[in-house]
Amino acid sequence: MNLANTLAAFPLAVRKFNPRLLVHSPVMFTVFIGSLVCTLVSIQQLVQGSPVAVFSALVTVWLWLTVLFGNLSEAIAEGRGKAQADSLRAARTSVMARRRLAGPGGPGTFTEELVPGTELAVGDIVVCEAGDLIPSDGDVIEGLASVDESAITGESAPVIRESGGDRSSVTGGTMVLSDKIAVRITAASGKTFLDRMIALVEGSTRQRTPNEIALNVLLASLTIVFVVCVMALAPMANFANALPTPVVLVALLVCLIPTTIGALVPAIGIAGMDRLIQRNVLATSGRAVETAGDITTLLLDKTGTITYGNRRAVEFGPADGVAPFRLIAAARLSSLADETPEGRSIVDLALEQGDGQPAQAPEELSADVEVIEFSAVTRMSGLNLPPGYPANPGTRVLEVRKGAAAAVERYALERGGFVPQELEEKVLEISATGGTPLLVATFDGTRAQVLGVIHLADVVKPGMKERVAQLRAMGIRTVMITGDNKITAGAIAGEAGVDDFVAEATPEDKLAVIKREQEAGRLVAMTGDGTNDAPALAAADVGVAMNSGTSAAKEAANMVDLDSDPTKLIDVVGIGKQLLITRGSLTTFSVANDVAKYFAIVPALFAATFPGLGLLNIMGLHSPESAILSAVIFNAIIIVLLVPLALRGVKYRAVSAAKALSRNLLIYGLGGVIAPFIGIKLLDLVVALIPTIA
Ligand SMILES: Nc1ncnc2c1ncn2[C@@H]1O[C@H](COP(=O)(O)OP(=O)(O)OP(=O)(O)O)[C@@H](O)[C@H]1O
Ligand SMILES: [K+]
Ligand SMILES: [Mg+2]
Repeated sequence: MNLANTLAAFPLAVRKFNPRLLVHSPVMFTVFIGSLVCTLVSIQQLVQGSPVAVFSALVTVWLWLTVLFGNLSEAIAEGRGKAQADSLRAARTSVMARRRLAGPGGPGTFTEELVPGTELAVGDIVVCEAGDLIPSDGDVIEGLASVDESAITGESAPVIRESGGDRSSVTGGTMVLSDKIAVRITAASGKTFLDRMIALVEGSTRQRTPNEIALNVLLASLTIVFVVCVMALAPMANFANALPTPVVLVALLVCLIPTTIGALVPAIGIAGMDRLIQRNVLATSGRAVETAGDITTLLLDKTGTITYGNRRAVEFGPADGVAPFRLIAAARLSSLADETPEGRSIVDLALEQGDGQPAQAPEELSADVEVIEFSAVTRMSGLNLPPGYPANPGTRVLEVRKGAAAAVERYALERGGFVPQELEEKVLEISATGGTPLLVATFDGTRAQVLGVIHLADVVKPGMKERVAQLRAMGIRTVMITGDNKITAGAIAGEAGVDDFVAEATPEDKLAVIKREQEAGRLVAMTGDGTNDAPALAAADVGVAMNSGTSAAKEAANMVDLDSDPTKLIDVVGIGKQLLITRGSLTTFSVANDVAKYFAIVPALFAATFPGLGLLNIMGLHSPESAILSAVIFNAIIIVLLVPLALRGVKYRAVSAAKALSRNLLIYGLGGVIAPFIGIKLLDLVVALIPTIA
């Protein structure tokens, strides 16, 4: 919080003097009403030339300042996102898009038209080439490109976006650096990722969280209690012929109700979201941020989350007695129509290793070939070929499949085949290194033959082990959950240092694991990137999608990590805990502060009337009026003084939440009790210099 930000926030703070906005905070609304009452009373007193008119006017001014400071704290918090929002807006410049239309030559032919990006509808297909800004969010349906996403991630290294796999989503406003892709638009104009991001950093879509609402209910109840207390004082004061005016009663009330926390609650929430954005995490739900503070289990997807996810074929391992070229040809054939990165990498490797021989299958698959697409449930992909298909002269091949070892083994067994011993061993070998083995099989109508194995290699993201250990220290159990086989999963789990893993999981299994953890009363976070993770991401208490992932995953999650770092949850948890602790600490301070204020000024108020109370006036405050005015000023100023703390957050260390809370309650409770005595005494010394406050 610097002076420039504070000044910049003033106009917004003034605009917030709107009863319809203020009513969201019962405490500040009460101050607002009190200020109105005091204004009327002061005017009347001034007109009548009452001796207490100056006192009343001064109190009234400080009451209005109390409301202003409350507005200001919120405005400052909101203003911090403004610069970022402006730079994001710059990325949202409207671009012309090349929309693809069906061509005159029938299916498979296209023409293009140029349309403004804002006119694109969901489902439109656009073509982007090197140098083009991608006009809106979408999924790559054809091709592969390197994309500069720095406009949204701030990360200058280009990323690969390609059709078919879990790295298929592109974001409007990012730039294609090389190659050409076709993109199916998934977001309507005005509803893109960038639009949501701008709304988020500006705080304009902020919704109050259940915790915030609960706190407001508590504060409202306290306010009512104090209203009753002050009303009870009124007849007593009349009787004692002291405390003459409604201004004094309002001042007393405002000092007693929890204005400090009431004023700071929005700023604390906004600042928490802001801290997440600073760490490149976009949260669409404030509730998820708070929940993150109490997470005890983290589920991580393997491919694309723990690993980079660009699984590539690195080796073909034929079975004994199978000529390498037969395996290579079959692997290639099985992948010709496989649009996944794995499938394409197999075609690439086959071309590279195919002895320079021309491929045995024509590039264009004829219409009577049936494509069996990969699914996370079947774990296989391949083709069904018509009899006499030219792919394999001399051999009769009706079906070709590749897939997870267990899936292909089942497939082969059902068709009278088996997995030779040496292939079983190769599968284990590849798995033990953390690689993914795919078996390749053909079926000639009578018997299936397993020809060999393809080794898919993937790389674990760096620093996983250390970060997982950090999560463990925070009391969070990490579980990797993957569609891959047990041994590969075990190897990667070991390399990443996670506490546990679940292998051969279908999307339903991923969801079931979440449900089971939740039923055991645990709060679960899930990080994932794939469409197969989407149901689990949606069900988790905190769902963090990798920005590299699919639109479905990003849509389902309540947070997106722009850096695609699965261990970002450490930061998210820290921020969530800090948010809760900050709110708790400042609430404690505020309430302690209010009670202490009471003891600081009440003896001074009644000292003249009840001499016995004078003895309690250990503060030696100048006069009842100066005591009240000092208390009101202190009450307003403390808000401003605590704004930096509300924005920065109370220091959070990786100790258990309960320990941190009790420690903070002590510090902020004691601080809250002591501060008013010192502050009010100092202010009283100054206020006593005002001539009419005798
Ligand atoms: N294109 C493909 N063709 C055939 N089989 C595949 C293909 N891609 C993956 N497989 C096999 O199917 C298994 C399950 O894939 P799935 O996408 O469900 O999970 P995953 O990518 O291995 O792991 P994660 O769920 O951690 O991302 C893979 O482990 C692999 O053995
Ligand atoms: K107060
Ligand atoms: Mg994945």
